[in-house]
Amino acid sequence: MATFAGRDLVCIRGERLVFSKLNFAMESGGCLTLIGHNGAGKSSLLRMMAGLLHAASGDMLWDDQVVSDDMDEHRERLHYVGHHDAIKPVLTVEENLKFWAGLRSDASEAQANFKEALDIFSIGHLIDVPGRFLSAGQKRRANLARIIASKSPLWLLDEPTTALDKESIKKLEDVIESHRANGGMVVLSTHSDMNIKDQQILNVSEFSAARGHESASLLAEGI
Ligand SMILES: Nc1ncnc2c1ncn2[C@@H]1O[C@H](COP(=O)(O)OP(=O)(O)OP(=O)(O)O)[C@@H](O)[C@H]1O
Repeated sequence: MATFAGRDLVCIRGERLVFSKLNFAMESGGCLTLIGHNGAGKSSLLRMMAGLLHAASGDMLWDDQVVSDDMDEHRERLHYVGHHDAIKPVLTVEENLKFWAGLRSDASEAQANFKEALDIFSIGHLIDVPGRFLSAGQKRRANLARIIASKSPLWLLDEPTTALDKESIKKLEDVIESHRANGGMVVLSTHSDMNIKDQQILNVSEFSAARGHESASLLAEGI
């Protein structure tokens, strides 16, 4: 059973204190859903979890080990799907997904994962289409298909339902449920209700600083 936790996390962006003393804890099979007002820091927290943004202070822990001690190992265990599509515009859907599928698997496993990703997100008919010609929703589906094409225990999904139709949202919910049933963890941010069982809700607004003036003093304290 793996565990993932954040301890007293402080986020400063630009000169502004976004949130402070934020804690979370989850384990294999868990889903942590981030909610909060625009600008509360949901995307920032996900980027921190992905190792793309440094915490001004505090630690993140995987199995009680500080993740920043070995960021390469941490990145190996996660998939981050952010606002910006990772789909390469000049590559076809097939080339994009095969790239991801080949990253962490041998050839036969990669081929099976690639097929599974196409099926689950219903993008088999788009395999020859270059990324630049996909609609917003198709691009989102192809981007989410990465989480199936290349297996990893921790999924970090920033507003994953954006641009998805109802059917695709249902598929995503099913994929999340089966990932969790296999011991995976999911952290996602959302402004809309998703049908997810036994989720932990973290309201980032509760840690956010409508106290922008505090950032200067925190910086002065070396945080
Ligand atoms: N690159 C950046 N440089 C400086 N400040 C930033 C940067 N990116 C975000 N911010 C600020 O950090 C704060 C938190 O932004 P973030 O995107 O994490 O919020 P959010 O909760 O995800 O918002 P939303 O619900 O609108 O997506 C905001 O005040 C935003 O203006």
